Parts: sequence; structure tokens; C-alpha cells
Amino acid sequence: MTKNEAQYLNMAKKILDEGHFKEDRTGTGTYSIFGTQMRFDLSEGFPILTSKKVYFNLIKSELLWFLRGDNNIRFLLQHKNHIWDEWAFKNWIESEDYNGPDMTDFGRRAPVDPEFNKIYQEQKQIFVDKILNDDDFMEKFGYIGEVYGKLWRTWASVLPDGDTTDQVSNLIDQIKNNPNSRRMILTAWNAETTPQAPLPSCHVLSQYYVADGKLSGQLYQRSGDFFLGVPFNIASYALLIHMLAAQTGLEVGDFVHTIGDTHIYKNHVDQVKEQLDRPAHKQPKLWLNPEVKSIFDYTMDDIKLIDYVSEGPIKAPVAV
Ligand SMILES: Nc1nc(=O)c2c([nH]1)NC[C@@H]1CN(c3ccc(C(=O)N[C@@H](CCC(=O)O)C(=O)O)cc3)CN21
Ligand SMILES: O=c1ccn([C@H]2C[C@H](O)[C@@H](COP(=O)(O)O)O2)c(=O)[nH]1
Repeated sequence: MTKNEAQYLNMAKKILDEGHFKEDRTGTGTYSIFGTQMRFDLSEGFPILTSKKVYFNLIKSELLWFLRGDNNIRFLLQHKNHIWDEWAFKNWIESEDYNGPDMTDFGRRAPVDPEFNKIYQEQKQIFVDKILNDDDFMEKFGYIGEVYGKLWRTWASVLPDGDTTDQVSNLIDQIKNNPNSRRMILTAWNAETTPQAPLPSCHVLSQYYVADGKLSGQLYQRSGDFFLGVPFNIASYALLIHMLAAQTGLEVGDFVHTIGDTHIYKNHVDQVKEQLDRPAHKQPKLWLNPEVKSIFDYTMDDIKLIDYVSEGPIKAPVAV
């Protein structure tokens, strides 16, 4: 097994062995430890898990969405990516415009009530179709608030006639022109606006570091759903570091992943145990189209995994 994958699996085991049982906002219940750190050597291979299948297309389209500065889920839906649906759906069902069947607490009810789940899936499909096809509806209900992409690319100025700040362009500029800087930061937490988002940013702050011609990055994630979200977050930041390195003429170094509340939901425990019993494979390599000259110009076809061999997927309900 690669050292990268062992980091993840050992941490999963540690959470099951040592985690405090805690109730949580979603009403699911978690096993949780506070303050964890994993270090992935990106030269060893691309740190996508192989002990379960992780859908890299979803990770690619989500990162391209962040890099566009987009916080409306239409782009994700156009790429058949549904990982943010529930949080935009909440905007609609809690609004005056919604007059369908009662969706209160849909996240808790759907996994345990098959009859309700059927009605919920119908309403969610109606929602998705309207976001895709109705511009006014998309403008009203498709946004997920002041998080990620919006803050990365167009941080609002506090000055009366100040301009917005493009953190990603500034970061690339710093990596190229001032690589010894200790201020290479990308932040996705605006203390005024982010707490009001349907889901306040989880990957809150990242820092970048250049030494020996290699670019490393460290993420501080305030809250990590270790079975569903964290495998996505690892692959997403690894991809971002590769893209930043490609655009600044550097090799890749380490991805350091620091997580605050590191948890396994109660209804993911069996899935984690199954994963721990499985073999792991060699990690794949990442290919980025070398013709792409700006980090904002990558498309889905410019990013590929080479030789991704994995065990099958393991399904689990997402806590809303
Ligand atoms: N509870 C929770 N966990 C998360 O990881 C999470 C949230 N909420 N809210 C916002 C985003 C959305 N993210 C998600 C949401 C769902 C999956 C998920 O269900 N992944 C499945 C495949 C889903 C599919 O095929 O569409 C998986 O097996 O990885 C992953 C990340 C990460 N975030
Ligand atoms: O990128 C992400 C986004 C979300 N999560 C998880 C972490 C938590 O389980 C929930 C968010 O709930 P809070 O109560 O706001 O912490 O979503 C993730 O792991 N990665």
C-alpha cells in the first residue's frame, strides 16, 4: 500500500478507535477527534483513494467551478455533478415560492422513510430541471452564498469604491515573483457573510510554500466528513497544487491536510470498516494538458488520471 493511502486509512481507524461520540447539527451523530494532520507526498502519485472508487469527474468539475468564481450550482448540474444539490434545494423549499409537499427536515427523513424519499426525489428533480432551464429561477435559488469560488475570485472590498480581490491571480503572482513569501494564502471565510451561507465553507484557509523548486500546500479544514467529503477534499487540493505548479513552472511537493472536527458519521461506520478490510492499489498519475497557459482555462478534457485502478464504490447517505 502507498504511504499516501495508509495515511487516510490509519486516520479512519484512529477515529473509530478513539473518537468521542458527539451529536451534531444534522441529527445523525458522529465519532469525532479534534485536530488531525495527514501529509501526502504528491511525487509518490496522485492521492486519490484506491480502496474505494472516488469519482474524479465530480472533483474536477467542482474545482473548475471554484476557479470560475462561481457559486451557482447550474455549472455543476451541467456537468452532471449533484454533490451540492441539497444545500441549494434548501433555499427553495424554505422560500415563499415553494408550494409543493412538505420538505421539512428532508435530509433526516429521506434516508429512513422510503415513501417520503420518493416524493423528495421528485421534488429535487423538479428543482434540478428548473435550475438548468429557467434563468430567473436559477438566479433566485441556485446560489450557495458567500463561500469558496466567490471569495477566491471576487472578494468584496470594504472600501466604498474599492475593487474586488482575485485571490487566485494574486497567489499565482506571488508564487512566480516572490516564492519565499510567507503570506501566500487563499481564504474562504468572510466572518461577516460566510456564516449565513446554507453551508459555511469547510475548507477555510490554505497556504502555499516553495522550496527546492517544489510547490507545497497546506489546508485548514474546520470540519471533515471523513468518509464522503475528505476523500474529495484531498484529491481537490492535490489537483489545485498540481495546477498551480504547472502554471508557475514548479514541481509538486507535499499536500498537508489539517482538519479541525474530524468525524465519521454513525451511519458510515459499516462502510468505513468495509473499506479498511479491502486491499489498496498503486496511486495513479495526473496528466494536465501542457498547452493550457492560464489556470482559468482548464476544461474537463485537460485533466486526466492515468492508470486509476480501484476497488468498487461504497455507497453512503450524505448528512444534510
Ligand atoms: N455531510 C456532508 N458531507 C460532505 O462531505 C459535504 C457536505 N455535507 N456538504 C457540502 C459538500 C458536498 N460534498 C459531497 C457531497 C456528497 C458526496 C457524495 O455523496 N459522494 C459519493 C458519490 C456521489 C455521486 O455519485 O453523486 C461518493 O461515493 O463519494 C461527496 C461530497 C462535500 N460536502
Ligand atoms: O468540502 C467539504 C464540505 C463539507 N464537508 C462536511 C463536513 C461536515 O460533515 C459537513 C458540514 O457540516 P457543519 O455542521 O457545517 O460542519 O460537511 C466536508 O467534509 N468537506
